[in-house]
Amino acid sequence: MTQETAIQDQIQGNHCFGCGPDNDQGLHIKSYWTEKDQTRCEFFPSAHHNAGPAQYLNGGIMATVIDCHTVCTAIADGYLQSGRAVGSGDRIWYATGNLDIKYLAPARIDTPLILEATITERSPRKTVLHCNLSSDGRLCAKAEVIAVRVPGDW
Ligand SMILES: CCCCCCCC/C=C\CCCCCCCC(=O)SCCNC(=O)CCNC(=O)[C@H](O)C(C)(C)COP(=O)(O)OP(=O)(O)OC[C@H]1O[C@@H](n2cnc3c(N)ncnc32)[C@H](O)[C@@H]1OP(=O)(O)O
Repeated sequence: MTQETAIQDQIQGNHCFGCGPDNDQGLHIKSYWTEKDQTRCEFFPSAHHNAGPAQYLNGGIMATVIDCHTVCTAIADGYLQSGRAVGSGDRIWYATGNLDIKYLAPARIDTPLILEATITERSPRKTVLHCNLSSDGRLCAKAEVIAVRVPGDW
């Protein structure tokens, strides 16, 4: 399964700091389907996304992009499971219920991150996803995320 339009550009009214096209100061991550139940995101850190040492990426930024990449994947999957095009009709929204990250190695600030998410479980109320975050060919973090469906009028 592939698509040319990013998941985030198919979802309306999103002001999220990490993934919302409607947030002027946000990170604007873009996620794409690669296979059934799998998505990919490439994110270029900005120079001010540092951890303490100038050469490394802040862990909160890593958490944010993992959070947004996986929750947007759950939202897109919610539409597909309903037999609808992503973003069509009544809103399908998910919020982060749980975000469990293991930081395995530092990620460089001057190198793109690759995020690969896989849906491992779904039910009408929640979607569980695994996400790997790599930089420069090295696995820097892995995460389990529970996305919980919330009302579309949140
Ligand atoms: C306030 C923010 C709203 C965000 C709305 C997003 C709209 C999307 C729009 C545009 C796309 C943007 C994409 C965003 C990307 C970033 C996402 C974020 O950063 S979201 C902000 C951080 N998250 C929160 O602030 C949630 C605060 N928590 C809550 O509101 C509730 O606790 C909530 C919705 C998470 C759960 O509500 P319950 O407790 O009423 O849900 P029950 O019906 O009991 O559970 C449903 C299933 O989920 C599991 N579950 C619920 N909470 C869990 C948790 N904390 N950990 C693990 N599992 C949990 C339960 O065990 C149950 O599972 P079983 O169906 O029985 O298998």
